[in-house]
Amino acid sequence: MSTNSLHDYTDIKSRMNTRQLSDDEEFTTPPKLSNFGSALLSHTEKSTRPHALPTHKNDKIENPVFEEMNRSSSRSHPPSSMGNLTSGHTSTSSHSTLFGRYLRNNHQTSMTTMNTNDIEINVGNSLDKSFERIKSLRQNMKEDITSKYAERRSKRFLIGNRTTKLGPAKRASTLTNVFDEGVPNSSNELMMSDPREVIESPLEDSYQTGFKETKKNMNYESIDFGNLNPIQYIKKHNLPTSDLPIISQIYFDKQREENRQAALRKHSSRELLSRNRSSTSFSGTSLLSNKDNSLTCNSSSQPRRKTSTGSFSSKSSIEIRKTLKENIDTNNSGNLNSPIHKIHKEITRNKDSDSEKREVLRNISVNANHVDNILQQENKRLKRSLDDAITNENENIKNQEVFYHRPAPKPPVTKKVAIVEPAKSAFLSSNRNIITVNDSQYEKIELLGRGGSSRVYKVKGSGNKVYALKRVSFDAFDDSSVDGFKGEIELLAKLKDQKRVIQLLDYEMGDGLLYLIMECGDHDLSQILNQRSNMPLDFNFVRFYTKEMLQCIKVVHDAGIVHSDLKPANFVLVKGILKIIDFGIANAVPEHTVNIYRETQIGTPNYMAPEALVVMNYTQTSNNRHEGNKWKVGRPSDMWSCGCIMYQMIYGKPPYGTFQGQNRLLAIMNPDVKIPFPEHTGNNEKIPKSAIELMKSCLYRNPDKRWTVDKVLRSTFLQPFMISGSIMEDLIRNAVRYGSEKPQISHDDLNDVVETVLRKFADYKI
Ligand SMILES: Nc1ncnc2c1ncn2[C@@H]1O[C@H](COP(=O)(O)OP(=O)(O)OP(=O)(O)O)[C@@H](O)[C@H]1O
Repeated sequence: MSTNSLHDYTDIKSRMNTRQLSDDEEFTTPPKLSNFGSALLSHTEKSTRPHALPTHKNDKIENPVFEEMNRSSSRSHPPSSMGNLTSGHTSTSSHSTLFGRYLRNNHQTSMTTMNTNDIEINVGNSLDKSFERIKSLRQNMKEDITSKYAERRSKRFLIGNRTTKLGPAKRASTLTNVFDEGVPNSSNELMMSDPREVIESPLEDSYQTGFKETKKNMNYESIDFGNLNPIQYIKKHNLPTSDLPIISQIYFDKQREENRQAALRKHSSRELLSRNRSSTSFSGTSLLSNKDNSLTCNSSSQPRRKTSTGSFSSKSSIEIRKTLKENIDTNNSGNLNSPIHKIHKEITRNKDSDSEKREVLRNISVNANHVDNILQQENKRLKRSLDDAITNENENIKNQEVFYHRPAPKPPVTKKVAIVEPAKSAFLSSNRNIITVNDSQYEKIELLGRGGSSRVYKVKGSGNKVYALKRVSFDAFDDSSVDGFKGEIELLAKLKDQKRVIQLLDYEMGDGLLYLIMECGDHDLSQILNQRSNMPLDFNFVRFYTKEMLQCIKVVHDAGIVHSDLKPANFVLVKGILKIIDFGIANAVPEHTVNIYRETQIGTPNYMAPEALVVMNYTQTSNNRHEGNKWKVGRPSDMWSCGCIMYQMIYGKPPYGTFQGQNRLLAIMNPDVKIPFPEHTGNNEKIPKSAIELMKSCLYRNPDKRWTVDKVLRSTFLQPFMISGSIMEDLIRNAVRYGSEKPQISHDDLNDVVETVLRKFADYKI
């Protein structure tokens, strides 16, 4: 053999050695030339087993490469280099035993120790004979390799963690099907008297032919695993490992059944549990002091979560709570920075601050019942956090059971704390749509509207109750803004029991942000007017909403408050009742920051009284120029706004709506610009005189002449009377008689007569 050939051979061999180590799955077919080196090694391993000795000594060499080797070896005579050929390819004698054993048979201890004389004796004498032997060895190796890898695969299948998932590589689907079928729709499906009846061969035939058969004969109920998992069970009862798939199947079937039972039990007791929960005001201390309670709370508070599986999870909950309690009891010995400890600290802090919060909230006269609600919600939220953490822990343990087929080990305290982390992050991740106000969480549903610096969301709070959440951003360093908002909150608190004012339920003011939680309206009046803009004028509609509006304003005025920012968008319908929202902000803000420019962002100051604009002008320019201005913003300003809204309802636009931009402001302030009151609408609909009279009474430029809210409420337009034919008859008769007796009547007498008649009509209440 030439040196080159030998090098090639060495290369091939070393490559094959590498290949054999890295990709053994492919050696299911007889080794080709490229597999020759690995075949040598495989045979070496095989040779440790007694039946693996080569037997085919007389096979002919058919491989052309071997023939080439044969030829080249007979042409050149470097047999001594055969020693070099193998001398370095392995570090242990066992790895060199193919040639080593062959040489050992000739009293050679190993390749590393053989000398050239030995080679000459064994190789030089008859190369043909050697190659025949090699051929027979090759055949042997082929068989051995096939069986060896089949065996390895089986071992992997039995020992590896894919056992119940996949099975041996090429039999996955078969086994999966078998297992799928094994899902106990009815536990009677599986009957086996003795798990050992499983066919013991671990190879595929066992699974394909024996598995289903055996399962049919199982006594499913007879196996009691206790706390053992399938592997432990097999070890304990000295069962063959080939039983593992069957035992595992039974094990998981049993677990599924247990879970089903547990779920049923949970379901049947949920109602009772929820009753217990609702009757017990939750507090962190009670949770910790009563393990049983805490467990039931846990199960009932997670209705939509996956049910925890089997006893491991329940034990785990107890363990965690126990550990938590121990941690807290010992206080210094536990991990004070652990998430569970933090939750407990929060609970404790919450409890400590309860009285403080109550005090603060009472100071602004917010409903005391609501304060309790807020505190209860806060406690519930904390409890939910703890339950989430525990459920997460349970699921982690459950996953370990599934993948490693062993009972979840009782985790050490530190491990539990680490596992709780994902629950916390999940809690945070779900916060994207959640706004927290005073530790109560509100989930955004939709945007209801927006103002210059605010957004109002429809939100869902605890118990799925719907609220309006107003988020106002302001300059945190602008004290006047902060004071203004505080003023508004105070006004809302003052009007908290008024049915015509939107209810403020909670608020929180932070750095540049104010959150107001209010009762939620369905639509605002602006939306309603827009909706009806193309519909025929209906005076009953105008009458109804004007009255509703005035009733809201009356409540505010009776409380000594001027809204000063009335517009259709600031009235909302809450379950059919019109209520004022957002009132008082403009009034609460100091005069020099009256929100006229904020208004322009959303429209124009259509509804602002002349005096309000003049006052604003006064404060924004030189004081001297307008020193003599006597106009003040007061209740009449709100009546002006009310008149403007009514005007819009009837004519489709507010009084100065035909002016654009700055001209509108100027027109409102200019006394020479009169408001038109046509007797017909643009659609030629006749407008009742009483309606025109009422609009005029609200839109006097002089605020002192404007009607008060009470007078407007008594107006003919809003309090119309119907006259029957007989009353009309009586009326005419009396008038004729009166005229015959008194042909001349003074203006005052006429007014008296009118008053008397109207009173009588009112008394009739027709
Ligand atoms: N409690 C509520 N229920 C239903 N909708 C509301 C509620 N509060 C406000 N809205 C809606 O949000 C819109 C804006 O409300 P907001 O109180 O901010 O009015 P704004 O006066 O325009 O704001 P700003 O005073 O900042 O200009 C309202 O027009 C209304 O449609």
